[in-house]
Amino acid sequence: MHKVVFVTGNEGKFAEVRDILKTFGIEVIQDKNGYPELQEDELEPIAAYGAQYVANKLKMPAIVDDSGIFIKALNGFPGPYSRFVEDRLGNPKVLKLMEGETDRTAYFKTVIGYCEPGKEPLVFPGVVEGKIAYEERGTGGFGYDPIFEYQGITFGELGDAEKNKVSHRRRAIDSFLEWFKDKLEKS
Ligand SMILES: O=c1[nH]c(=O)c2ncn([C@@H]3O[C@H](COP(=O)(O)OP(=O)(O)OP(=O)(O)O)[C@@H](O)[C@H]3O)c2[nH]1
Ligand SMILES: [Mg+2]
Repeated sequence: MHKVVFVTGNEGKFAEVRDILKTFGIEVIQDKNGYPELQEDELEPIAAYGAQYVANKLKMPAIVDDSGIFIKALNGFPGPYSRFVEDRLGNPKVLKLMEGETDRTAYFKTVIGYCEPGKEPLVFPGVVEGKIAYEERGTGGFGYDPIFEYQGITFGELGDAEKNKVSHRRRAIDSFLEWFKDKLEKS
């Protein structure tokens, strides 16, 4: 079985990536030691730098996942600052910021960064479009899931298996696998 190290402190991300890659015969090992996260307006350079850093540190191929929620009425906020905003404000205060906003359009984005020691990093983005709900709904998932509606149902209501079929993270992993499968076939 193929093994990949995934550097993340986020158990929700880890469980999703582990479950998705398991169905493709890839075992995911969590490393919780973190990496320096650049402060950038885009997720791609953060994931690229992080993947390169961890691959060289661990001396083995590794992936990282940098994600965020981008809310149109807030000009893309919190985007790359989603972790900070989750910790400092949380969903109730994000909903307060959205009071009176009729355009609820938002998207979730994940960028998977992959790198091998001594090589250049690769990035694989995935996006899912949805809407910011008017209240938190559902207890599944993590983070912003209870306020993110996909086709009228929040990710918190959807359940892990269903979220993993349509999520930003699933789409990023699919794009990573599209590239990675050639490697698997050769090894
Ligand atoms: O509702 C959600 N559904 C998701 O599918 C999802 N994926 C990420 N997030 C949140 O967005 C921020 C990313 O920050 P982030 O990429 O730096 O991750 P993190 O700091 O939690 O872990 P690490 O991987 O960096 O160790 C964090 O607040 C995450 O909780 C999500 N929220
Ligand atoms: Mg982080």
